[in-house]
Amino acid sequence: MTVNEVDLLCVGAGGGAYPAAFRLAKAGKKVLMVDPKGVMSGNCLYEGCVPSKAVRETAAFYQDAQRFQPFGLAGNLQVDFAAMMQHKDAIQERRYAQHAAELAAEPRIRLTKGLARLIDPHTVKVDTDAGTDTYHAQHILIASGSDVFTPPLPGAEWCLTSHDLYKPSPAMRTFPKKMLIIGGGYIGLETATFFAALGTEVTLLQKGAQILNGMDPTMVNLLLPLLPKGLELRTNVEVQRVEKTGTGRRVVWLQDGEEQNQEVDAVLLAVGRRPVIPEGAEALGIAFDHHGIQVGPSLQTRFPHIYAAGDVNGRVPLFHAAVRQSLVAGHNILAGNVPADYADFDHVPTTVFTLPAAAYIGLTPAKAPPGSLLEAHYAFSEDSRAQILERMDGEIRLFFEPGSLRIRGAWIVGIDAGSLIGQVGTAIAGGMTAYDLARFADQHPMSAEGIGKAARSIM
Ligand SMILES: Cc1cc2nc3c(=O)[nH]c(=O)nc-3n(C[C@H](O)[C@H](O)[C@H](O)COP(=O)(O)OP(=O)(O)OC[C@H]3O[C@@H](n4cnc5c(N)ncnc54)[C@H](O)[C@@H]3O)c2cc1C
Ligand SMILES: NC(=O)c1ccc[n+]([C@@H]2O[C@H](COP(=O)([O-])OP(=O)(O)OC[C@H]3O[C@@H](n4cnc5c(N)ncnc54)[C@H](O)[C@@H]3O)[C@@H](O)[C@H]2O)c1
Repeated sequence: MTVNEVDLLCVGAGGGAYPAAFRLAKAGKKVLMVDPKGVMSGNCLYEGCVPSKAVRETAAFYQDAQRFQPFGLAGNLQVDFAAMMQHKDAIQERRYAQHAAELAAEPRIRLTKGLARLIDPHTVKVDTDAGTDTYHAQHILIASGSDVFTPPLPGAEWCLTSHDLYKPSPAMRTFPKKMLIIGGGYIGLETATFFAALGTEVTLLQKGAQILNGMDPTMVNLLLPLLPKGLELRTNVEVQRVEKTGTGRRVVWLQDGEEQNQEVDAVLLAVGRRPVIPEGAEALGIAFDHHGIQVGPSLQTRFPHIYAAGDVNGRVPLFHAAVRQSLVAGHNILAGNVPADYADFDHVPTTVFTLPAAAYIGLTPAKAPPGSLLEAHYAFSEDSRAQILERMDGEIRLFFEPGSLRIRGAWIVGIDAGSLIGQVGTAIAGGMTAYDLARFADQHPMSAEGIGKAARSIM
């Protein structure tokens, strides 16, 4: 049996894996990435961030064009869903080609199409179509990500998942007139708003009392009334079953003790994701629970040379968090497995890309002791860009430590929320105060002016 030697073996080739792979390759190390997709970039490009936002932006253009009909844009726009899906597929293809070129330009990294199994703390077997290869790895980075969670719901097989909707050549090619979505988290609510904006009648069923469960309720309550018409949100629902009816689906649920049902063209099941723990991890004693592999800010497992980054550790299941964690793992490997870099799980910019979007970062009042944060507001109704766009709803809220006026967190609902929250993130990372933000005159007429204006409002 041939045993191949590598400095780093990455289980997976997504955002949790490849930044470390390239970092180590740059330092002259030999790296192997293993992924059954045989391409770089994991689920973010395959069925996550990029394809879902490709659909979002088309829906946003459609919504904007309709809103601007009284302001000089006449004509009847039609949704061509098949063409939309082709556009989504083309973006995915373009990015796969870009990633292939990046990989080809780095001879120290090899990507194998296969499934990795951990055998002992330094041995990994890789099952490929051609057989099984054995590797001795100085370091292992587990970045096997997450997968759709399917609950034991009768009729779950009649539902679509985000995988079916967003993967290349998606399962859904016909535009649904009526759609029902089970789950009011990121995927459920985002997808609900994309289809509602395109003209689908959408009903969303959420198990508990709050849509976007766990997020700041003041932010959520500001967002929900701004979502597209044609979207009905129901909370405190217990879904009983899903049935097939001719070409459609019937969903039966209980609400306030009463059985209700609805027949629709398509049902999306979006009740969460679960970590993908590679075979052999449990036998090695690598600790994990239903959130994922347990790691601290150094990303090390109980073995200092085995790391777990990205969705597989469940700490912050977002692409840019996976990228940062991957780099932290890479830096700590290069430091000899003695922690030299740490992931900050508490200050990751997060955007719910609904139409409009809601974004947040750091500490917000819902999670802080009462009275421990000083709030600053800026309403988009005052904002020149928001007025130009006829989108005056929403606001920026910044949260400061009283006394020092150091910025601790923010949330933003409305125009450009996803971009603005990153700017606040940079201010938090730089330890900036309300004074710093207030004296920086950002560009006019851009929504970023609002950050400085909010800061000035408390002076
Ligand atoms: C619909 C949807 C929309 C999303 N939108 C956003 C967004 O807008 N912004 C954002 O930040 N995040 C978004 N996310 C989350 C984002 O996709 C993930 O946080 C990100 O993909 C995590 O990267 P990762 O590398 O940890 O895992 P993944 O991207 O899941 O990659 C893990 C890879 O490991 C492979 N693998 C699994 N087991 C093995 C094994 N044993 N051997 C070898 N390979 C293995 C898998 O095939 C996969 O390719 C979205 C997710 C979904 C589903
Ligand atoms: N914009 C983004 O960054 C983005 C977008 C999409 C996905 N993601 C990532 O993907 C992950 C998974 O997203 P998701 O929306 O599947 O999960 P989620 O955990 O965000 O939300 C799932 C929701 O479903 C509800 N739920 C659970 N069981 C239910 C049931 N039986 N009936 C009705 N509702 C039920 C939960 O209460 C929860 O609100 C997210 O945690 C996030 O990390 C991020």
